[in-house]
Amino acid sequence: MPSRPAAGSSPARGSPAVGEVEPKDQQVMVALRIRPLNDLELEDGATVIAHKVGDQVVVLMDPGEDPEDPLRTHQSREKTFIFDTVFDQQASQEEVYRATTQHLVEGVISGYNATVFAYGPSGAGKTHTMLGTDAEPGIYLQTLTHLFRAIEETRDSADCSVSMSYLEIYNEAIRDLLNPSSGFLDLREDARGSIQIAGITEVSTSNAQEIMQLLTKGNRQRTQEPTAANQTSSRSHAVLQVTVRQRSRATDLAGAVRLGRLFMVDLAGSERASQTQNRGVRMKEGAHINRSLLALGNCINALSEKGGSRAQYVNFRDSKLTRLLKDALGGNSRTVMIAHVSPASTHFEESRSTLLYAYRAKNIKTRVKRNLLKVSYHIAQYTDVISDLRREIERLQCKVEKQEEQEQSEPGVQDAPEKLQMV
Ligand SMILES: Nc1ncnc2c1ncn2[C@@H]1O[C@H](COP(=O)(O)OP(=O)(O)OP(=O)(O)O)[C@@H](O)[C@H]1O
Repeated sequence: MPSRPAAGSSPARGSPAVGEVEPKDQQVMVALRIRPLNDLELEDGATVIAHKVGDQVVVLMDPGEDPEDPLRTHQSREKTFIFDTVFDQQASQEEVYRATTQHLVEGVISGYNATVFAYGPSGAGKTHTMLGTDAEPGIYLQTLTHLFRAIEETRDSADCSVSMSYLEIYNEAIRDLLNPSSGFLDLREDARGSIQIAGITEVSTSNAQEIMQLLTKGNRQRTQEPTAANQTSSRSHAVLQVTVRQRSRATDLAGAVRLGRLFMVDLAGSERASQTQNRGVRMKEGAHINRSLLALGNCINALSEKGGSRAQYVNFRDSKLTRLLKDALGGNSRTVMIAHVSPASTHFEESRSTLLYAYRAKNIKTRVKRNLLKVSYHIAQYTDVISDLRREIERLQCKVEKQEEQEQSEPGVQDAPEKLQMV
C-alpha cells in the first residue's frame, strides 16, 4: 500500500480544471438519527421524548411543560420537525448508510464532490454512525466497500485511482491522523479557491478492510476524553477525505480526468460547557469546539437565508472547519447532514437546539458540477510511453534477428524449391 506525504491535498495539482459542466442546484439533504436510551439515562429516570413518526417526522415533547397547567392548555407541548429522513433506535447501520450516503458514491466516481457530516451533542451517536464498530461498521467502511466494488465494475472501460487522508481539527489546529508525528498542518487556498492541506499524508489502497484498520488506528490518535456526557467523547472534528480520479480508457493521451472528492466528517459534540460540567482544559476545548460550530452555524444561517441569491456574503473564514467545508456548504458538493439526538428527557435542551440547527440546514442549496481536468501528460508518463515503445522495438529486432539466424543455419530450406526444379 503506497503512502505518500503530499505537498498539498489538491486533487488537481499542476493541472488546471478546464471543464466544469452541468451546474445544478441541489438542496442539502438533512437526516436525523435518534439513538437508544443508554443506561445512565435510564438510571437518571429519563423518559423518551423524541419520537419518530412516519419516515420523515420527529416529535419532540417538552418534559418541563405540565399538561395539567391551565395556562398551557391552548399551547402544544410538542415540537414537530420534518426532515428528509428520520431514523430511530431500530435503524441499522446499513439502513442509515443506504438512505443517506449510498446515492453519493456513483457521483463521486464520475467526478462530483460530496460531503456527509455527522452533527449533534456529545454522546448522541455521531462516531457510531460514521465509524461504528467491527460488528456494526458505519458509513466510512460501507461507503468505501461500495466505492471499490463500483470501481471494479468500471475496470474494463476506465482507469481509477483512489487515495485518502484523515485529519482532525482540534483547538483550531489541524493534525494528520495517519501520521500524527508530523505536527500541525497548514490550510491553504490555491488560486482557484480550492482548499489544500500542506503536508497531509495521502494513502492509496483498494482494500476497504485495510482502510478500516487505518481509520480505527487513526481514530485512536484522535483527541478523546471522558466528559460527563460521554466516556469516550471526541474533542475534535475528524475529516476523512477520499479522492477518486477516473480516466476513460477510450480517451487519448490528453484525455480528461474525472475527479471526485468525498468528505466524511465526524464533528465534535455540540454540547454547551455548562451541560458537560467541563472545567479547565476541557472547557477551553469546549470553547474552540463551540467557536467552530458557531461559525458553522453562522454559515448555515447565512446560506439558508440567502435562498437562491448567490450574492449574499457568507463568512467561511471564521474557523478552520468552515474553511475546509466551504465547498460542502456553499459550493460544488452534494451534501448530507446527519443530525443526532438522544431520546432522553434529560437532554431536551440540546435535542431542541440540534433539531432547530439541522432544520435550518435544509434550506441550503449547493451548486453541483462535474470536475473534469485536462491532464497534460507529465514528462514521467511520456518517458514511460517511450520506454514501452523501445522495449517493443527491441522485442521486434530480436525476433527479426532470430529469424535471420534461423535462415542462415538452414540455407537449404529456402533454396529447396529451386533445387527441386533443377532436379
Ligand atoms: N444508534 C446507536 N445504537 C447503539 N448504540 C449507540 C447508537 N448511537 C450511539 N450509541 C452508543 O452511544 C455511545 C456514544 O456514542 P458516540 O461516541 O457515537 O457519540 P458521539 O456523538 O460521537 O459523541 P462525542 O461527540 O462525545 O464524541 C457509544 O457507546 C455508542 O456505541
